[in-house]
Amino acid sequence: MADNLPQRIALLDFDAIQLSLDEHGFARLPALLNQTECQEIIEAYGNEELYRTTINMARYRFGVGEYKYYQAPLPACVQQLREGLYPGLAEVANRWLGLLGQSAVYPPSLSEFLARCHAAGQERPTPLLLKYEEGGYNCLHQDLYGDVYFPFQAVFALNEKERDFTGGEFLLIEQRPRAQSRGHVITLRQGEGLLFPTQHRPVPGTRGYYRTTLRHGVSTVTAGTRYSLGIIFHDAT
Ligand SMILES: O=C(O)CCC(=O)C(=O)O
Ligand SMILES: [Fe+2]
Repeated sequence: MADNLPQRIALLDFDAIQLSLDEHGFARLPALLNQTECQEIIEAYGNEELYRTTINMARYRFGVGEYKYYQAPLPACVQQLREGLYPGLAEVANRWLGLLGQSAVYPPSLSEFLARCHAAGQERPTPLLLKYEEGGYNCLHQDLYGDVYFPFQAVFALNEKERDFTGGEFLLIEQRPRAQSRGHVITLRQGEGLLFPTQHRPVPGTRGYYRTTLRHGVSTVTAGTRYSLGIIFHDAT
């Protein structure tokens, strides 16, 4: 493993990632975060000055668990993931728009994209740290926080299924127009990530591409505590 995170991101096989996104709608990432980095993120869960907002999921009927949105400036590794994953995803996002007959709208760098969010009044950072204890779960949802949104997001597993918790699989459900929905269950090992669509993806049909709608969530944690790191690219109002 390269010793710093930007290097590890630069070494990703983005051609394979693009192929997987095109074919399946999602792409697994190798362990970009090492065990020490995962541990440091988890240990900082109680370090309140790092976060702007804490959400008790049950209060909003989002599920059972808790998450915290990081405050600016983001911790270095969170900023590096957000900045480093954005450009390749923006290319796919623009290409996907083309498949649906729309023009490219996503600028090449995260800073340009965030400038657009900020101009639209979306100024609060959205990367988040999630914690689910036994009985915890996350209902199927989409992470949209205003008119400006980026069509991909990433999630990273910070601890290890079967060692630290059981259950708690990542769920991705694809709703096809006028057809039954399809579900994917994705289990990540500690430090591994997943790229997936925030809202839609193009799928080839008999008369060109059509859009399916995606929602994600987490199945019930049956024992232990599960931690994950969510990287959402658009900021929130
Ligand atoms: O905990 C998870 O794996 C899912 C978190 C989530 O909903 C997100 O990152 O947007
Ligand atoms: Fe989410």
